[in-house]
Amino acid sequence: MSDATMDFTPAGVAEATLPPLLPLAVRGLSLSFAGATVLDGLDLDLRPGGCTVILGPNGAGKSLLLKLLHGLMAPSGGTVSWNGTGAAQATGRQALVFQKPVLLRRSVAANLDFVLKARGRPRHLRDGLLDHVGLAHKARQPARLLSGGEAQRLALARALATDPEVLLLDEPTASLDPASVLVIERIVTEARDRGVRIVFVTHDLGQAKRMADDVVFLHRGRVVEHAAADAFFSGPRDAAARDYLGGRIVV
Ligand SMILES: Nc1ncnc2c1ncn2[C@@H]1O[C@H](COP(=O)(O)OP(=O)(O)OP(=O)(O)O)[C@@H](O)[C@H]1O
Repeated sequence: MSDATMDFTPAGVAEATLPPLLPLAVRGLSLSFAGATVLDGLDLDLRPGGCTVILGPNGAGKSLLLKLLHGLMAPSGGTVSWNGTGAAQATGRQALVFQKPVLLRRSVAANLDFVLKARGRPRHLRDGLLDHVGLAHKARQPARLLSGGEAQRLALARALATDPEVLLLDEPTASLDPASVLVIERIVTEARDRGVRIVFVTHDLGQAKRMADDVVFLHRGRVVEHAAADAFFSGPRDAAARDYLGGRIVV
């Protein structure tokens, strides 16, 4: 890894003077589609620093929660407050990485150039970022020819290129091989250690134990448990969380 890798210079003086985005306060968040309630008065508080892992059964509302936190969607009711800033106003200070990476039909390098230019960040950061995610040797290759794991690493590099204060990750390692999973986890851990606030959705309980400082358990569109990782994994209070950890179907 080159020295340039860690040169994640803040985008500009104006951003540096903004108040931090954490703590996060979510109150009474609701979302309905055609009368069907999928988020049901969800409350959540996140403190500055660390990695929060969000667990919950299929359909619990995890992906929708990330989109609402990111300001990609508007809720039917309730509020998201990033230290007093609404989700839509905070979008540019966070990055969301989807389970299926959305990449431009350009070269690997051009995918990063695009983001750096859009953010007014120096182009020379690109090589360090590619090196950081182990894709320096693929720089000139069309992004569409990357394997699943490589594409996910590029998506993470694009997210880091925005110099986010918050990194929202929606099952970023689903369907990756074990080595690629560990690469992604290392990159995310390094970002956390630099002070990037991580919110990580996964179904991989081994990964959740490796990554989590605290765990949020979602069930039927609500947070039913939020605890320090050690406390959660040694004995969740919520019955649905116990079933989930025990490998029993939770509906
Ligand atoms: N655009 C939509 N229109 C209608 N229903 C939707 C829409 N998007 C999501 N839903 C529903 O909202 C519920 C929550 O979806 P979400 O994707 O947040 O679940 P999840 O917890 O991320 O699940 P998984 O673990 O399977 O990824 C699901 O029942 C889903 O079918």
